[in-house]
Amino acid sequence: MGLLESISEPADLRRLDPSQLESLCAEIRRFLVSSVARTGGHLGPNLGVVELTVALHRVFESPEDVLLFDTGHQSYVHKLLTGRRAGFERLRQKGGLSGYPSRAESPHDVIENSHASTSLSYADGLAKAFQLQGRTDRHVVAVIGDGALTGGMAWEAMNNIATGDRPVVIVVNDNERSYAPTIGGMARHLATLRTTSGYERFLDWGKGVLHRTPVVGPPIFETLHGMKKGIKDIVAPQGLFEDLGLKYVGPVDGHDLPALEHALRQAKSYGGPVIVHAITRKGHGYEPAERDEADLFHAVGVIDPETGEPLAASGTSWTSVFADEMVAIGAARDDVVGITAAMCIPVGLDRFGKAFPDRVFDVGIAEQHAVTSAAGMATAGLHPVVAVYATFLNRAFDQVLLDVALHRCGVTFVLDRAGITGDDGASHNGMWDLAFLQVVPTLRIAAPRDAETLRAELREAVAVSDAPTVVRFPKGRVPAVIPAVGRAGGGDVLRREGEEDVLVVSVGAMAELALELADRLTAQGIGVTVVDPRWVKPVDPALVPLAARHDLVVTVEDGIRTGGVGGAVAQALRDAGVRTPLRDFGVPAAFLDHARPAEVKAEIGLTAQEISRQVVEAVARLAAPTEPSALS
Ligand SMILES: Cc1ncc(C[n+]2csc(CCOP(=O)(O)OP(=O)(O)O)c2C)c(N)n1
Ligand SMILES: CC(=O)[C@@H](O)[C@H](O)COP(=O)(O)O
Ligand SMILES: [Mg+2]
Repeated sequence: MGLLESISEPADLRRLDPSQLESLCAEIRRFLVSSVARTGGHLGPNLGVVELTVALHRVFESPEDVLLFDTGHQSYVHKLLTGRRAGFERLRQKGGLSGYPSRAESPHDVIENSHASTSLSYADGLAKAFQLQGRTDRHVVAVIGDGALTGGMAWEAMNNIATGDRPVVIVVNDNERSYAPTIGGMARHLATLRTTSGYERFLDWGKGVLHRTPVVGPPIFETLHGMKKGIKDIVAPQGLFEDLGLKYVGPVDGHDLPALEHALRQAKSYGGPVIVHAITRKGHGYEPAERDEADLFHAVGVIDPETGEPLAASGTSWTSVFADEMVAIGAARDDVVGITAAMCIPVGLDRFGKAFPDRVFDVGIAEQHAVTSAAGMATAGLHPVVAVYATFLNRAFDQVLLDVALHRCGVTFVLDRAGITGDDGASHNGMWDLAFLQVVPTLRIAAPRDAETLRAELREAVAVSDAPTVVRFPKGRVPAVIPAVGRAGGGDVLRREGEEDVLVVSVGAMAELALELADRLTAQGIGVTVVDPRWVKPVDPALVPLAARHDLVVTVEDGIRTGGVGGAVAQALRDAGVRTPLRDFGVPAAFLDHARPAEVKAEIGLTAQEISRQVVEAVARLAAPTEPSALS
């Protein structure tokens, strides 16, 4: 039996002899490669934290001490060491292990939200609570990546943590990467600290030599130690962290277990806020990841474990169509610039960046800054395209509302991964944007249904200079063309068959479902018109008379029903005094467990089969003779 199988809880790890740890780490690495190659997942980030996570669980006693993982994509080793090895067979699958910490899975897990830069705020809150409860013996440890450290929340939290005397240990997992190399002053500062590792070695050397020097040695060391600041300034620039009031320990080799344990024990014994700066390598120990220029296997699909080559064909993605169209737009419009929040390749701005290197800006994991800096650019006459995953725009709502829309800035937001993304769990579904953006005055939303409408609607969006525009599309393969058979209601008619019984308003990528729904309804003798409005906000007034001519309106969208497009259409009908009943189908305002997108949609009834069942029922009810009302 391997060592890993002997560990069902962290106490088992702490009982291991230090001489066994190196082989344990090698076993964990082999397990990660073979297992994640079969399921897909965040292979690179987890290969980079094997020694760090082992050391954390040997020095701190989870769950009494609280271990927090920022973003959580690098928590696979933590899961292996807390008794969940068997669950990896179904990682990120329906009913299987989540790809992020999950309170339902283990008392060792706290942060389920996969949005970056939150861990230090959790840490500050937990530490304050423990202090009030008289439990300052409970350490709070937050593992935060160099990328997540570029997020504003992390600095808001550090500002608070630094003023306290609470035992918060911040472990900076510095692998110099988000997906790509981490940008900005923070990255530069970490690099400075990395290169001043001589400072620590100089101190350790001094301690060793002077302590061995009889009589005068120790007092000299104490004097030197007292002059530490002076030495540091000679050997290392004064740390930003220490300027804030945080003790700084490091930099320490994040793959050297004894050094890590030593540094973490130092931090644990300090009893106040302290930073441990660990230098790691994403993808460490797996050659295909180590040589992957793009993102060191940040997130992989099913791959050949020997070569690292992807085994699943993906086809043309929505992202790829956006990427190409941005290059074409950039060639025609030199005022168009691209902004990414540390995800240049994943959001498809890399081709634009290659073509126009000085017109793409990676701001780090800083969506709020991305949005308001775009307002600044637009104010100066540029047309910024802010490309983010839909779910990550959540945290920049105020910036969209009051920094962009209030000033009628011509900014285009391209929201990739809109709708149900599934595998990455509740915090990654791009299901909120259609609702929370409904309330933003002047802002317009386009939801393309295929590659052709994506290209057209992107061009239309960047042509708007006096209001914010949004173009949103899902993850994965894009249909080349879903043809229109005419125009009506201000949109494209995708199907017109039989009488005007049911009008289906199809939002964006729901077109394929809407057409299958039409097939099912016409098979039941129900006449259907399917219309794709293309621009779903504001509701086109021409939709109202079209709706008025039908017996029932059905809206389908891959966003939450609460406050979604369906609600906006219903309001437009009400405001016009049109009494045609409307049934809106979408995503419930709920936190949806991880599963394949199709499994999640089946679970919530967002399928043509389920919707047609309910629509047929509704049509039958409308056709049934009404009972003479007691009032008549
Ligand atoms: C708010 C937010 N924006 C973007 C992302 C997408 N994302 C996931 S992991 C990652 C990079 C994180 O880099 P780092 O914190 O250094 O962790 P590492 O992967 O290097 O371990 C990004 C940008 C996210 N999870 N949250
Ligand atoms: C952790 C994170 O936010 C991303 O890495 C997430 O896994 C998105 O993955 P896709 O790019 O495959 O949608
Ligand atoms: Mg990193």
